[in-house]
Amino acid sequence: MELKLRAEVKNLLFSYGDKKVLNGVTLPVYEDRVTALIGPSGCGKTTLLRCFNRMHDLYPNANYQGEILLHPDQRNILGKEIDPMEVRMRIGMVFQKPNPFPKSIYENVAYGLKVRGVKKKSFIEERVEKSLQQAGLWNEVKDRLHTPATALSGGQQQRLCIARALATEPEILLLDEPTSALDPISTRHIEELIGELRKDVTIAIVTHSLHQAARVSDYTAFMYLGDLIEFGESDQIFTNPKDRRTENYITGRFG
Ligand SMILES: Nc1ncnc2c1ncn2[C@@H]1O[C@H](COP(=O)(O)OP(=O)(O)OP(=O)(O)O)[C@@H](O)[C@H]1O
Repeated sequence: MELKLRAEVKNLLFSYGDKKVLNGVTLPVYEDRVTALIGPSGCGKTTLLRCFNRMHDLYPNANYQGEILLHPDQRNILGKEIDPMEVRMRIGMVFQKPNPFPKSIYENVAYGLKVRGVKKKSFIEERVEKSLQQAGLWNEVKDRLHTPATALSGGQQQRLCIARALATEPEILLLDEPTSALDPISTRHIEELIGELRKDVTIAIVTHSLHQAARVSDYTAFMYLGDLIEFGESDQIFTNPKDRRTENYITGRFG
């Protein structure tokens, strides 16, 4: 199958005040593939992920230069003229800790559509069901859609957050350490889900677990001190890294 670019990070420089965090990162993100961002704590993985949905606009001391081009139209989503809210509709994000709204399961998933002004009830209902099915949660919640989301287990809440992110049919789904607060069974569930979702949506995931990166991703980017050291197919990165620093990291010599 032909490999298509979904997004392209070009020469991205980022700092919080005087603190440089990304030193000119360039990275391709391929359509319908999973890209894992790995590297020691503080190397800038989360910062890079957050740039994709303009989360950094929420920090007053954030400075950045460079581009993230969204294909096929090649619009630079970091452009000052681009509305961050529009970007957040096109690029969904799921965080480390499940963070459902204090609303019903249904309202959580319908939220993004309602914010977009969608009014047709049958459309919203269909989309809620589809998103919950994609997130592997439908069978568990279909009889209690109007009960509080906060009554779900942690793993269910995280799948609900994935369903919420999918409801607006994002072009890219960003997952920031999505299983770090979950038990091994919920973690396995989410990993299986990522395998299913990659048929429909492009995914970028930050993870501290090298096993997880190797299991779920097609491509891996290794970052170190704000630089992208090596990018390649995950098989190659984990079995035959080209850079000594990548090798040291994946063999546990630092990090
Ligand atoms: N809002 C902020 N203000 C100032 N510095 C920040 C802010 N957020 C992150 N940093 C710093 O930027 C650097 C990169 O942080 P980032 O969270 O992107 O790294 P990371 O690779 O995701 O780390 P971890 O694996 O520990 O989550 C760190 O040194 C961090 O302390």
